[in-house]
Amino acid sequence: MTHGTRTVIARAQLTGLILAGGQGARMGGVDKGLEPLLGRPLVEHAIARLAPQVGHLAISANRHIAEYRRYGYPVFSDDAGPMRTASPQTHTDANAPDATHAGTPRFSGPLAGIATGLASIDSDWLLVVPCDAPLFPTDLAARLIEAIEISAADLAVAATIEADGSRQRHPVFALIPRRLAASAAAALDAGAYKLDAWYRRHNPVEVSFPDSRAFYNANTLRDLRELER
Ligand SMILES: Nc1nc2c(ncn2[C@@H]2O[C@H](COP(=O)(O)OP(=O)(O)OP(=O)(O)O)[C@@H](O)[C@H]2O)c(=O)[nH]1
Repeated sequence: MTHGTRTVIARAQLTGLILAGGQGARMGGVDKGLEPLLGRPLVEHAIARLAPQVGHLAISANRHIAEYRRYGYPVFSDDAGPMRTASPQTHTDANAPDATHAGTPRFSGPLAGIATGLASIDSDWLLVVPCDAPLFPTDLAARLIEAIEISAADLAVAATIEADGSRQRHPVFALIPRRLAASAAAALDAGAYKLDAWYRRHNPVEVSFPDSRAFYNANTLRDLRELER
């Protein structure tokens, strides 16, 4: 909703999307969202942290769709073409969706999950988080919403300031309006899969969070064990 020139975002107009559609190559090709952390799949940790912050939830996954559906939220698979870039494990994955039409190659990266999310939701805003960073801030939605409301930005992306003073962007934590669905789809059609480059075209605002540990993400099985400590 827009009041004069000011955008106001109600929580009911926010769908949280957990990105769990990657290859997990650095974890040996596993479906990362289903990997256990302290005895519970990573996706459950993300659901627990995201659900209180949003009006609706959905999961972006490209394998083991039935397992993700068990959580009771919509599961969106990327609008995928032939599995040109998939790893051998995923070629033989019996749960992989049928991918016979030409289009975006499977496992094209997070923008593919975001594009499908934007095209699939009924609410006006999409709050994206990855499945592999279970400590993300409990005020993620509130702070990204605030940044959009007080700026003229189209979308908001999380960032942290590191100990050495450098700025680190966390592009898979973002608040994006549904009206950019066609733009995301067009970028993928053009083979422009880079999230940062797509954001730059849409007047992003970076929102600084104080604790970079909150954005720690597990890329390897060793990272996961590290998180457990
Ligand atoms: N829907 C969707 N999500 C993706 C895709 N690629 C990555 N992601 C998600 O984006 C987030 C960041 O992904 P990365 O850690 O860069 O990639 P990954 O596939 O999970 O892991 P690696 O293969 O080891 O790079 C994770 O939550 C992934 O699940 C994709 O092609 N489609």
